Amino acid sequence: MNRIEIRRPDDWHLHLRDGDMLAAVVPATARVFGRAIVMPNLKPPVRSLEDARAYRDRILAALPEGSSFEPLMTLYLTETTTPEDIREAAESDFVHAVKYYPAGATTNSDSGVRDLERVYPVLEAMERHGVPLLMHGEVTDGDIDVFDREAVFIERHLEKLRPRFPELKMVLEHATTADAIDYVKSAPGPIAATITVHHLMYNRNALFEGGLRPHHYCLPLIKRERHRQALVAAATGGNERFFLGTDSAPHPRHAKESDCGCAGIYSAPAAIELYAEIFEAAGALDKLESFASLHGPDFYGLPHHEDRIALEKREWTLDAELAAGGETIVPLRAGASIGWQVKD
Ligand SMILES: NC(=O)N[C@@H](CC(=O)O)C(=O)O
Ligand SMILES: [Zn+2]
Ligand SMILES: [Zn+2]
Repeated sequence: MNRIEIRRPDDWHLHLRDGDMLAAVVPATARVFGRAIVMPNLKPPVRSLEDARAYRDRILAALPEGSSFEPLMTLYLTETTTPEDIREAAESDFVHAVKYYPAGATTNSDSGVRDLERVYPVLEAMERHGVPLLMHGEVTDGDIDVFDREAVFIERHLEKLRPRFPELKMVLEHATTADAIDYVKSAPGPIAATITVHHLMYNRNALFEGGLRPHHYCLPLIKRERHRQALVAAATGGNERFFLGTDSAPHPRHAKESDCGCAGIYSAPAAIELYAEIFEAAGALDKLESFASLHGPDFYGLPHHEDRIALEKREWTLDAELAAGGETIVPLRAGASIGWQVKD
């Protein structure tokens, strides 16, 4: 197959940042994706309906002229979030979910939750109002190996939360392990997982290929090959519980290439093209549309897009770095060739 058409896709996990960085990165997503779930881990985080409204306005103002891209906003769950915050958010037409970060787990997560039981009243309100809980599913305990953080989160927390809030919509964000895939496939109640393109492309050798590779460092970490294969099977398998979420997370080059480098991979400039490569290699290009364009809206209760995009099998080379305000960002597959291209 040299050309495919799919309904316009959405990105169900995206970091757009703010200010100059926002202006630099939002066009890459808006060129292809119709909507995106925008993560709230700004500094300070997006906690209230008013924060979300103001951030949404800044995103809309940064969009290229004529773009119909729709940012779907999220609130950052803290131990001071109230059931009233949830009711307000549910009544708005632009907040679509609440994001749980364990305190200290990832970039800008200091305000995250330390004790899940303290937010149970908020989770009850979310369950009642139909607001999905999006989870950065990792524990942060110092005695747990960093490669096991997701599996232990599932065992210690998710397996308790799922039956405690049977109607709560849950998304295990950026699933990275076979454990996550198995759990999400068989768990009762409304649950799904997003899968990034970098976790489909690489196993953990990519972190150390010929030397330390900061541009392959993200959280949750990329895992062993058997986990990558489980993710590919899930993404390409047609199961409605799995859908596209890039977790595109730009950081300036100097913040990644540092003695304490930031976690996050900037994949937006070639995201759908790289997913197409993976689906092609798996012999499953016919499943790309359901993963990228149908399962996500179905889970969130939103309509499918009516228009389509076309992808053609044609080599092109992504820039080695991209300008962002006064900074540069190194995207995923920087300076390398990509096998599929979106036709304008
Ligand atoms: N994925 C990452 O490695 N980083 C994300 C945060 C996150 O999604 O955990 C970021 O905001 O930079
Ligand atoms: Zn995360
Ligand atoms: Zn993320």
